[in-house]
Amino acid sequence: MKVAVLGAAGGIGQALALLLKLNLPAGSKLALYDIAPVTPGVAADISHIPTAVEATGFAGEDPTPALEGADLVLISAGVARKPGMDRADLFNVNAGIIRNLVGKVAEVAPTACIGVITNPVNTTVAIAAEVLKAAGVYDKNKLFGVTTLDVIRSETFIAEAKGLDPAQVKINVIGGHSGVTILPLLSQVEGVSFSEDEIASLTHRIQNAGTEVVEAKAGAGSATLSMAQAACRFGLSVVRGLQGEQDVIECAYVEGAGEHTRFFAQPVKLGKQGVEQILPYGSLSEYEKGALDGMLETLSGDISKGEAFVNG
Ligand SMILES: NC(=O)c1ccc[n+]([C@@H]2O[C@H](COP(=O)([O-])OP(=O)(O)OC[C@H]3O[C@@H](n4cnc5c(N)ncnc54)[C@H](O)[C@@H]3O)[C@@H](O)[C@H]2O)c1
Ligand SMILES: O=C(O)C[C@H](O)C(=O)O
Repeated sequence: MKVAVLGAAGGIGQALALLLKLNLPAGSKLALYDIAPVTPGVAADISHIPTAVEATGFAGEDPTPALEGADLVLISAGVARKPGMDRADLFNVNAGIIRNLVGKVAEVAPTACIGVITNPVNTTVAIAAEVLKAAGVYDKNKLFGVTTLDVIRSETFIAEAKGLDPAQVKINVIGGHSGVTILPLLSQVEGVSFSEDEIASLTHRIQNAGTEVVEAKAGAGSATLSMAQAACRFGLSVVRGLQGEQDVIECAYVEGAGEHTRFFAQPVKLGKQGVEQILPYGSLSEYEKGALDGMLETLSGDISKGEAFVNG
């Protein structure tokens, strides 16, 4: 299995590279790419860790050597938020970065699964899809917006609120990855119940957790370490599915049947070809139904913006 990380010299990229070096199955290859000249050094650095994962690093304008033969490409290349910004404010810079990098993936590794981390995810995934489509290689089962950070945050905050072991908390987070489009399905968490106030405050915290980190980092960026853990969990799940493991399930922002919007974060079963099955996310409480209705205009606007960026 070969995993490529694009944006590998960044805050997420370096931590993700470390986690993948430690956790990918023995015999895997890990290729790191970033425009930053330090990238071969990042690969040299982690290659001294004694695991059976071979790390290589590439810098400069061309990601081709990192992409050759890749089964999974995780993309965190791009700029991050500073206090006062929304994720949508990153569009001007990151849209072009995603268009160019995914264009290269289409050319060099057209059958790879792609996990887009770069914000605004609601929009960058639509850009990626349209670039792949224009290149004639779009497979909706192989393109993912990585929303796992919303899931791990929900697990953590629920466990904190209820005095539980976070490893035992399971939750689906549906919709998208920004503000009101992030909808944790608290009504479905097994073994706990929440008051209306708890639901409102936990939902608000999960939806604004990215901003919590951006403000705490005071201008030095957004979540990197928790995101790296989230991307590692997601990436390892994709790899387990590709290797034929059964019943590997994660929430991710994918193109499904389009019941709500073209792309929608929901639980998916991962398999040898990427998404094997889109799973039902279960019944919603009245609060969640209202939140779902309330997010759709924002989410479809975010998606249209990405489609229009590529198609004009
Ligand atoms: N999906 C999520 O849940 C989630 C969570 C956290 C951050 N993010 C997003 O991830 C992105 C990266 O965040 P970060 O904190 O790692 O930022 P960072 O600035 O630390 O790293 C970004 C890296 O991208 C590289 N880069 C820029 N343009 C590139 C290009 N064309 N090709 C290759 N590499 C390029 C930079 O050199 C840098 O090393 C941001 O857009 C951020 O908003 C998403
Ligand atoms: O909030 C951000 O800008 C980064 C990321 O999307 C997050 O949720 O932490």
